[in-house]
Amino acid sequence: MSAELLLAARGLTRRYRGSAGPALDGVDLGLTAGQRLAVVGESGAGKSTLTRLLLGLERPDAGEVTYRGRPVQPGRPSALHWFRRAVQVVPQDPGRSLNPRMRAGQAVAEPLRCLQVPGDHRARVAELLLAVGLDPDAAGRLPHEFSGGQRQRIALARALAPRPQVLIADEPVSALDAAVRLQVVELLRAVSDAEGVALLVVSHDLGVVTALCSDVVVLAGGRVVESGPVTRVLTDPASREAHALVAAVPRLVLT
Ligand SMILES: Nc1ncnc2c1ncn2[C@@H]1O[C@H](COP(=O)(O)OP(=O)(O)OP(=O)(O)O)[C@@H](O)[C@H]1O
Repeated sequence: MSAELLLAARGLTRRYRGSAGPALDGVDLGLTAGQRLAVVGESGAGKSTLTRLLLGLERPDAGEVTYRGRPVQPGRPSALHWFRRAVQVVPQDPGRSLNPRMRAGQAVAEPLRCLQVPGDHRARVAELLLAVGLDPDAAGRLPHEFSGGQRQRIALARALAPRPQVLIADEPVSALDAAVRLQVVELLRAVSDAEGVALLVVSHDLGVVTALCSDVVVLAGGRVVESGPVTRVLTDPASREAHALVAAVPRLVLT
């Protein structure tokens, strides 16, 4: 039996005023339950535009995003509560995304409150802090009292709070020191396994892509130029663009 299709894009096209060509041009993409899919491409390929459209933060000029077949249309925030419960974001830089005056426990509880998730929020926060490897007393501390890697753990706990089925992570470890990148990648993989959460990961770092994802989509000039299993695309790329990305990382170790 094939896995259920969760998040899907059909013919996504986005043109910005004043730009010579479209930032995205007819992109099709599907993320199934529990799948870990990477989106790669050189700078300007359209990766961030694609994530904004997939998150319902921007309206496409053509095409549509659906979640379990239901259209995701930007509009009033409350009209998208159903979608925000199902699809959450892991930020690029938790140093910037976390409110400096909000204690970690409040930050993790905030999506539960805003999305009106029923249940004991205090207990859920304690459970989440434990799941991401933080001490229970972390709840009472402010963001500046944590290291960068610990802040990314808080951001991950916050994203996991409403029990989403999909996490979208745009460069989730690029703001971290090399030493903690691997730990956060391992944690993302572990929580995705443990909770059965699908991941859509945008990354320049093919090491991160290899460690985290099973499938990859290569974007170039706003189009999908190649897609397939990570092990195949990164060892035997069919497109010129994927070849160029792999050639730029001469000592990539594939596992
Ligand atoms: N708000 C905007 N207004 C105008 N042009 C934009 C806007 N956002 C993106 N673009 C343009 O759309 C194209 C795709 O940009 P996008 O940021 O999606 O690429 P990217 O692959 O995420 O790049 P990077 O890896 O550098 O973040 C680029 O040509 C960019 O200049």
